[in-house]
Amino acid sequence: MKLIVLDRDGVINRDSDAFVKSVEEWIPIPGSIEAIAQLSKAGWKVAVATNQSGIARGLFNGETLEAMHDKLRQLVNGQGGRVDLIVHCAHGPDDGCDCRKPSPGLFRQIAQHYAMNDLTGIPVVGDSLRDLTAGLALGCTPYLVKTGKGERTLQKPLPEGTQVFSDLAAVVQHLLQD
Ligand SMILES: O=P(O)(O)OC[C@@H](O)[C@H]1O[C@@H](OP(=O)(O)O)[C@@H](O)[C@@H](O)[C@@H]1O
Ligand SMILES: [Mg+2]
Ligand SMILES: [Zn+2]
Repeated sequence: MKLIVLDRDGVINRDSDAFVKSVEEWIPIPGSIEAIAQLSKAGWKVAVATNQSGIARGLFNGETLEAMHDKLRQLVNGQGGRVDLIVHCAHGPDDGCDCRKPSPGLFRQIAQHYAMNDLTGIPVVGDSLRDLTAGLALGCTPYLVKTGKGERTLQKPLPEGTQVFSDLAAVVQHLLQD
């Protein structure tokens, strides 16, 4: 199955060290909406897996998060594409859940949604090490982008086989060239 798993903040939209707390603060990274639409028009299923500890921290609520995701879906639909699935972890760092990346829970949810035992060979695109670690636990192929926290992540040792691209649009261009 042509399936890809995207991190959200710092890959699809601008990230902020102060968290992305509202629809107004949710601003697409140039080229990302078009890249997602291009993938889905080429027959790919696009899933998003995102940590949203801002909910546990009381910075925003589930309704606001859903409004951000409606904005994402509408923008992609407007380009003729579709975001197929969005899963998120609303917990905080001390909640001990299994879905906060780098834990694999969100990726297990994605595999289950598509009736797959694992995600072997499925690209995971992130700006943080934890995005790649979580995906690798289910067999994903790791891609790091330099947007968001990507430049900082590049300063650390990367999982073997990680491919680095400037942004999501460059990853998509690479994936669609084959
Ligand atoms: O990149 P994804 O997973 O889509 O979302 C990351 C966000 O939930 C936030 O995650 C926080 O990490 P902590 O939750 O405080 O460790 C911080 O890194 C924030 O800057 C960032 O906006
Ligand atoms: Mg991120
Ligand atoms: Zn969680």
